[in-house]
Amino acid sequence: MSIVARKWHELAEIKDELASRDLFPGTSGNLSIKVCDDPLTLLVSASGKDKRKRTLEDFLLVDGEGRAVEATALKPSAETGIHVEVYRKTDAGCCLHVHTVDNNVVSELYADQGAITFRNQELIKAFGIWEEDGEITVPIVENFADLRTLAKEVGDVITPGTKAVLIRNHGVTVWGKDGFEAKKHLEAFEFLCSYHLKMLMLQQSRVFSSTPIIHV
Ligand SMILES: CSC[C@@H](O)[C@@H](O)C(=O)COP(=O)(O)O
Ligand SMILES: [Zn+2]
Repeated sequence: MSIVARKWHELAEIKDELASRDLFPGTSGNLSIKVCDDPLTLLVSASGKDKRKRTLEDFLLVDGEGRAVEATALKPSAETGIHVEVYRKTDAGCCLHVHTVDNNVVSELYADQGAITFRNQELIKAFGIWEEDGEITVPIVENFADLRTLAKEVGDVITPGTKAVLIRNHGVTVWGKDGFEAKKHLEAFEFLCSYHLKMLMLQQSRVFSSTPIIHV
């Protein structure tokens, strides 16, 4: 099996699994996997597809400028530029983008602070953070309509420790060294968002008045 066929299969499996959990509502979301470092080449999802279906037109090969490598009628994801930024700035091998209600609400709540920090949660270890008081900070950028600007903004907030970037009222882009790690990071991130919001709601409603306040 060629490397492209292997990577295609890996990405298709991830897409199927995330789709089965309804993580691509309304054709939102996109995925990519790196095929070659030099020159940068990736398989990225085609734009506007129903990601619950598996077809031969789900992905296409693009270069480090986000342009199709081979002649095709397919359009790369509108957010391919974000994926390219991630591969340029990190050692990522796979990059996933999903819109969920939880990640959108968190992005809106913390947008003015420019980031959210999660603490006191076992699942922080899923990001390879094993310290006693480990924490993870996820930057939040504005949702620029101009996708070049958006891609640049995402690239600009990526530092060596960054594992994900939230886009305000849009979604999260998260990555890992391979598909397994990218999916692990995505699942852990969504868990942290969900826990955080539930805790905030309980604190607000005073149902759980002894709950220690979440410090962000
Ligand atoms: C159809 S709503 C979502 C899109 O605007 C976009 O944010 C998205 O995630 C999917 O775009 P796509 O071009 O299909 O990869
Ligand atoms: Zn999106």
